[in-house]
Amino acid sequence: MARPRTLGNCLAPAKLNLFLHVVGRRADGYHLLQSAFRLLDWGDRLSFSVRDDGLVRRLGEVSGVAEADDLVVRAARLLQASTGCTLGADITLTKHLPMGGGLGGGSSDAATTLLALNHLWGTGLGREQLQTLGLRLGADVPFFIFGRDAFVEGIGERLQPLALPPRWYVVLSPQVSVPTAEIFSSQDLTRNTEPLKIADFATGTTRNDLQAVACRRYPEVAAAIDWLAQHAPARMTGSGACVFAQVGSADEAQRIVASCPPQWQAWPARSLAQHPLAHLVEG
Ligand SMILES: C[C@@](CO)(OP(=O)(O)O)[C@H](O)COP(=O)(O)OP(=O)(O)OC[C@H]1O[C@@H](n2ccc(N)nc2=O)[C@H](O)[C@@H]1O
Ligand SMILES: Nc1ncnc2c1ncn2[C@@H]1O[C@H](COP(=O)(O)OP(=O)(O)O)[C@@H](O)[C@H]1O
Repeated sequence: MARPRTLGNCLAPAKLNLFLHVVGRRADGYHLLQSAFRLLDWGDRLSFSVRDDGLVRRLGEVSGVAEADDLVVRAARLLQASTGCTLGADITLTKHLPMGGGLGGGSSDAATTLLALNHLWGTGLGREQLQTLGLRLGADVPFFIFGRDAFVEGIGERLQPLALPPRWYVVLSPQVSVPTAEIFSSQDLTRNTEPLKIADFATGTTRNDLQAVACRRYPEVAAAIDWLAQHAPARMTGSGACVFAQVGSADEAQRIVASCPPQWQAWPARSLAQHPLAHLVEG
């Protein structure tokens, strides 16, 4: 059967870090983490069309990201370079996720690109090979290729599946950008949280170790947590700036979103059991 030449309207889902502990530091300065990553059913959208001339093009503008720097373009070129593939692609990216929000948008866009083009180009990499390649683009990319909720360790490369019940969330963007590097380089960051065992994750006390630093430097993040906490326990995801709360139903999520102060943006989101492109790769 002829290989398809297009894939349209592919989801690049957001993620939440249900908790995030900093448990140490590598010799190169990168921090060793433990985290529960959860996929959401909401995210960016991408479409792909194969080109025979080998060019990789992003069609349309993405505010603040030059074409050559875009993680979707970098992901496509990395896949070409590492497999010797001579095909190219036109890629349309429609952003819905706030950038630098701790929702993993750029990493998820890269993962969706690797999954889609590995299929369309017939480059035949397995899931673990794609995860290893993805790590070169960003620490969260392997998780999105893994494609299901995970207990994540190292800087993002050690993944174990987590079985979590379906849930509704409210995600709130305080409309500030929190640079990941600034939070990790803070003198005040807790870097020695006692490592958890995966079995203790559900029963133990967890937090986001980056939250205290982000709240001190960006009071808008603290204000967003305080506002959301009136409705349900609220926490920051990743290095911020977005915050989230688990709620009981779609209706409750909608009610909270509808009452969000006008200076912020909020969305209802549901957990997602599996990445919609997970079936495209073996392993
Ligand atoms: C904190 C997390 C958790 O999901 O998420 P986000 O908030 O970005 O979604 C990630 O580990 C973010 O990883 P990644 O997306 O690769 O981080 P980058 O923006 O490349 O990191 C910017 C800088 O932060 C520092 N950094 C990053 C990750 C890490 N584990 N230790 C670090 O010390 C490094 O100095 C790095 O150069
Ligand atoms: N396709 C993309 N989408 C979002 N950000 C991108 C993309 N390509 C490159 N970037 C760069 O990556 C940075 C981090 O983006 P993002 O992944 O949204 O943050 P986070 O990991 O905090 O959710 C952005 O500020 C932007 O400069």
